[in-house]
Amino acid sequence: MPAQQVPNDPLARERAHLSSSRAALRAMRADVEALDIKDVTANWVNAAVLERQIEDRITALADLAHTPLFFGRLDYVHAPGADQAEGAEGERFYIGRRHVHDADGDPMVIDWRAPVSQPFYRASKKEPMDVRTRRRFGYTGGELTAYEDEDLTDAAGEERASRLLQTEIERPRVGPMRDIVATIQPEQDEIVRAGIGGTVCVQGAPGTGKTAVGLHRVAYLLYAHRERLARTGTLVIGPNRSFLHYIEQVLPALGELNVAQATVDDLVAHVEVRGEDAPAAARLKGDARMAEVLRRAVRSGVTMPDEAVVVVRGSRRWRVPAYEIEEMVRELLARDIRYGAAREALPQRIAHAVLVRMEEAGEAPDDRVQDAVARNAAVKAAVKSLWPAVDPAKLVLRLLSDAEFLAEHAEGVLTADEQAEIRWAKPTRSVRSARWSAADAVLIDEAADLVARTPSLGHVVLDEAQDLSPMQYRAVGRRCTTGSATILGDLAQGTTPWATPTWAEALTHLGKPDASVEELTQGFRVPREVIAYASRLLPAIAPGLAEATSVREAAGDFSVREVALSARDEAVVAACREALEREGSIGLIAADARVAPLAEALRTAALPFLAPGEETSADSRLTLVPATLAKGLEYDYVVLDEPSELVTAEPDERTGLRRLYVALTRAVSGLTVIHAAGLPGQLG
Ligand SMILES: Nc1ncnc2c1ncn2[C@@H]1O[C@H](COP(=O)(O)OP(=O)(O)OP(=O)(O)O)[C@@H](O)[C@H]1O
Repeated sequence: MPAQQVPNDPLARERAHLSSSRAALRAMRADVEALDIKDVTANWVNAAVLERQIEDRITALADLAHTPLFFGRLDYVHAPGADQAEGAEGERFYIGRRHVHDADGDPMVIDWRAPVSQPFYRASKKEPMDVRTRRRFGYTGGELTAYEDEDLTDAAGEERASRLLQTEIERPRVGPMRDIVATIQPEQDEIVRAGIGGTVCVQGAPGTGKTAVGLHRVAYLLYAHRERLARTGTLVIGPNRSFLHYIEQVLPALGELNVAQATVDDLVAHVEVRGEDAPAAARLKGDARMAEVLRRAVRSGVTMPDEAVVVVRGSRRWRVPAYEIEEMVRELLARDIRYGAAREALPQRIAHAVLVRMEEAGEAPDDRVQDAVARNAAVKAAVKSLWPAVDPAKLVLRLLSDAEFLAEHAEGVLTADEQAEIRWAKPTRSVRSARWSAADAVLIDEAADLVARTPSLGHVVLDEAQDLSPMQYRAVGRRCTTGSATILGDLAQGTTPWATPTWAEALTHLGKPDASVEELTQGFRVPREVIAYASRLLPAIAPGLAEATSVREAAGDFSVREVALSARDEAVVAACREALEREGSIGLIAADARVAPLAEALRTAALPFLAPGEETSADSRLTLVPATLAKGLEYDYVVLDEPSELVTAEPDERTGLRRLYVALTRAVSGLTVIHAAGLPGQLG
């Protein structure tokens, strides 16, 4: 822009920078679109790969009308090195969701993950990090409408809460989860930018931003270690499909399109799960002792030879005596290698012994001869009987249906009662016809890993981690043995009977005992009065955990209404109607068994509603949420139906109260509790 056209008004100047940055982004996108790959790729495979990369890049460069290109500006005292600033020079940097440069390649917007952006999140008057002024921008419907400056040079000055930050936190919620790049808090930023080498475990009360932090951490690691993670892969694990659906747009909005998402069940989907375990059986099957039972069972088919192996080649016979083969088998058993790898090594060992004999007899066999001997029918037959192939699903099937087989391998590990508990009532013949449970699938995964090593990813984020069984932790842990992990959770929200009592225990099962455990304490979701009410449950569900604070200024609406049983559904519908008069999303949370009658009541009242995971929009704002799916989600207003039913629906009281705690902490602006039965005593 020519100098004489530069507006004087600072806001107008910032708008001008915004529009030229957008123009630059469009030009970057046009450049990528115009790329002709015909000349640079030798074959169609390369072309396909490249084309996909280009398409991803085009998508990543989209100018999204409602996600502003930059949200902050840093004015440094001294110019930081260009290596810190994506090649930019100077003292002023605009911070945004992605890097934007002009036609000369000079940066106009710096990626929030670049080192030079870090003070935007961390600098304070006490520690200004060489920043003179931090500017935050406010947007309304994609228009830049406000800015707010903080002078960091005045160390004695008071730190003042940012209005724009507060507005962002208090905004009503609709639709899926959004990114928080503009407002990441210092305690969150430390976790987001923690090094890739170590595993971080985050304990945090409801609404402290654990999920948000985990997703931003993935985005950060992809920026800082792009090549390495492109090779090794990243994965986000969440509790269920509707939750994954709720969070799935956060990373693409940050330009990251290649992060896989899965539930733990997805990871171990070796068989179709159609059965369900009683709580006691599920708990035992998830117990880490099962790993030892499986380890023994997998190797139980290995036997010692009672005869020599004789290999006939041409006119000669080569004989490897039984005692020598036994030595090989014993040595392989003693080594810390996978069952399948040892099974592949054994024929080579036998062949080697044959080769030694050939050499002694004056022959000069080479590697090809060794391979041929290893494939010889006599060797194959010996290996088949000494070290039989193991099918993981068949092995688990046998353990669960053959009492004697289980007793043999569970001896000293599981009591007779425990063995009886996990055994199937009706023995099943085939893997396909078995009614596998979710816990069985995890056992198969463990067995599969004993046979052949599970490939490891570069980084794994595990959300709602408190709910996993020890065997599930092991399943996740073996997917990041050579990488690192971010473990997110809240011990107070553990709603499985096997939920972990401590993070140290969970981390040990994950194989990451040295991970650092951090705590997030500032709550961004739940209004003060509501979190105080929910926290009455803490002594019963997680003694020792601190109550979360709420950074929301608005006190929030909170009411508890007692009604006659006959008027309960009507009262719930009325509360939903009231909530619908306001802005934002509404969640009606109820015990799973109450979902059908409430759905009927809503239909009768002609109130349209969605299921969790279906996207709320301005026209469709009410979701009917079974309590077992509420975890991790949030709604502007929550209507909670009959708390005591949430509690009694669970196998034990503590789990029930934890389920209730989860349901009580989903609200952003207001909560209405409707009950006809008495409230659980712990609520006072
Ligand atoms: N720094 C922040 N700025 C603005 N909003 C934030 C910030 N941190 C978190 N939030 C918002 O607070 C809400 C709760 O965050 P999130 O779901 O990540 O919390 P959580 O700790 O995972 O909660 P839960 O334990 O209930 O699953 C989300 O709407 C999130 O966007």
